[in-house]
Amino acid sequence: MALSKIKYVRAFTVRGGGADYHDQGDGHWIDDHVATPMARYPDYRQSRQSFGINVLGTLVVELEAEDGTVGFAVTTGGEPAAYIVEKHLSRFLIGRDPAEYEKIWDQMYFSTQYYGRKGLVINAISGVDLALWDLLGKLRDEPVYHMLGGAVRDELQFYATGARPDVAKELGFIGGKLPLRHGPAEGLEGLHKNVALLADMRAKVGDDFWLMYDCWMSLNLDYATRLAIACHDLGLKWIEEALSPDDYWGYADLRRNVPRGMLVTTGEHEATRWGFRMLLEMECADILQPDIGWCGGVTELLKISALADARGKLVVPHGSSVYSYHFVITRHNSPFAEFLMMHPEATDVVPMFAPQLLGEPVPENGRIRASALDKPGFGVERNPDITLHRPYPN
Ligand SMILES: C[C@H](O)[C@H](O)CC(=O)C(=O)O
Ligand SMILES: [Mg+2]
Repeated sequence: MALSKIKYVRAFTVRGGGADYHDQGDGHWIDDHVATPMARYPDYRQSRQSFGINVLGTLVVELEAEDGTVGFAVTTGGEPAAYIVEKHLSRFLIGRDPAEYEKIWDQMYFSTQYYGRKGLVINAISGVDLALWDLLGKLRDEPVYHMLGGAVRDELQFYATGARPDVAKELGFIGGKLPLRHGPAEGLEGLHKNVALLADMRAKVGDDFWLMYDCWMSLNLDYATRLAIACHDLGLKWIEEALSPDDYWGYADLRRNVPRGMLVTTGEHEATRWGFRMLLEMECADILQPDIGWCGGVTELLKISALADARGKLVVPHGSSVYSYHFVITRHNSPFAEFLMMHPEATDVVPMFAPQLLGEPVPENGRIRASALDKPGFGVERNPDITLHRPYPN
């Protein structure tokens, strides 16, 4: 049965938190001397905003059907992604049935392949794909997780990413992922400080609580190996995104180098089934972490997840808020999810994409019930108090 066709495509930008979660005010833990590949330049070491981590802002994609139903999604991408959506991708959407998401994805990907494949263009495609699924759910009056096959468990369990795993433990999370603060440019002293911070957290949370380090692409193989070995006795569960996402060979070596039992994770800056196939075939990681707003959307994530499942690998999406919740609840090889603590001190639970969405569920005692997702589409609305900017009307 044909659904109401897409009549309007609109792409907006908005600043201040939300899907561009690095776009926070001064003093936020997420911008307080976090190790990055730019930290080799002292001028860009203290703050990620100093090198422009938040220049893009949030992209909001809105698709309105002939019957007035609106589906929408948010991701990172700002003005350049808005241009791509309005001026290029909209031709594959207007007049089309949203149930044709496979063909639409294919057309968006192959029509942009000559300047796309990864990064910003795939963010834009992901935003459109998520808005399509939201619209489809709203037209069918079904939550996205139903359309993905239904829940395989009753609730989602979360680990928390932020500066305070000790508080995360009190809040009921199953683990805490710390941002690594010092990279190779800060030498042995920085390495010792990284180990000391983990030791301090381990003393606070006890032996059984998961502790992980997110290295945000900032290390080299030698440093990552030494960090992993130094943190092994402190029970570091995984070392995340230690190397450049392009260094598949380095990840394969790192996996061989880390102490037995420690996991290597990566993938938040990887995209599409082809990028993840590379990570899988080169044995780069134990857990894949696609961001649903950056990897190609739900349509592509289904393929990535199936590839990973066939190889016995877990897929635990990076951040992604409701887009992750609706996916993770449907997959056996996604047994838990990430919750990014967007409170400035990481001492309280606030919605991951605050303040841009209304109705965004948050973990209580580290969990979200599947029933909290029982609303059409992704179950959230745009916050009408947030003013949007539409730079390139099609
Ligand atoms: C904390 C990390 O540096 C980054 O901001 C978020 C991230 O990579 C993650 O949540 O994973
Ligand atoms: Mg990460």
